[in-house]
Amino acid sequence: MLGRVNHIAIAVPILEEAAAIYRDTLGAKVSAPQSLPEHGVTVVFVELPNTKIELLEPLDDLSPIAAFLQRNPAGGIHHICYETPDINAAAEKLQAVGARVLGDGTPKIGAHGKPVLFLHPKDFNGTLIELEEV
Ligand SMILES: CC[C@H](C(=O)O)C(=O)SCCNC(=O)CCNC(=O)[C@H](O)C(C)(C)COP(=O)(O)OP(=O)(O)OC[C@H]1O[C@@H](n2cnc3c(N)ncnc32)[C@H](O)[C@@H]1OP(=O)(O)O
Ligand SMILES: [Co+2]
Repeated sequence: MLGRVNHIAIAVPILEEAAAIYRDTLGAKVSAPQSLPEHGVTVVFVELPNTKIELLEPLDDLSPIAAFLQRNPAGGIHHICYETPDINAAAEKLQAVGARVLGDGTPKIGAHGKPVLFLHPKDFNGTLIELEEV
């Protein structure tokens, strides 16, 4: 079911400040911001040799990451995204063993234009997991 780590996401209060740390202090290549209204966030990707860091800022108070940032005002690691070859088969298999697929259980299109799903953190050692079909 699981392929490569596609990205590790960090929720941040101010995206431009966080992007500048990775670009200027850490010398990394950082993409331009992408607003994703259907996901309630604006994101940038930090390109690394073996994976990416996704920096996430809430679009508004209704964002799914708003409560996370209220709990963690300075920001923090938000989710891990694993690649999977067949996201619907993965969802079916996970639901069959009682794992919670968030939302209505059908994949949405993520920041890379690929289908994504999220799995409840309480079912995976307190870690929010995103699956991206690649
Ligand atoms: C898809 C576009 C882009 C991409 O990569 O392509 C993205 O990644 S967009 C990312 C933003 N979208 C999402 O995160 C969608 C999925 N997330 C959610 O639906 C919510 O964030 C949810 C349900 C995971 C958490 O909702 P909320 O923060 O409102 O809190 P709850 O009270 O419902 O939380 C229940 C329980 O889980 C703990 N929690 C919450 N978030 C996380 C987290 N990121 N990591 C670990 N644990 C988390 C929270 O503390 C609660 O625990 P409790 O012990 O009951 O207090
Ligand atoms: Co993500």
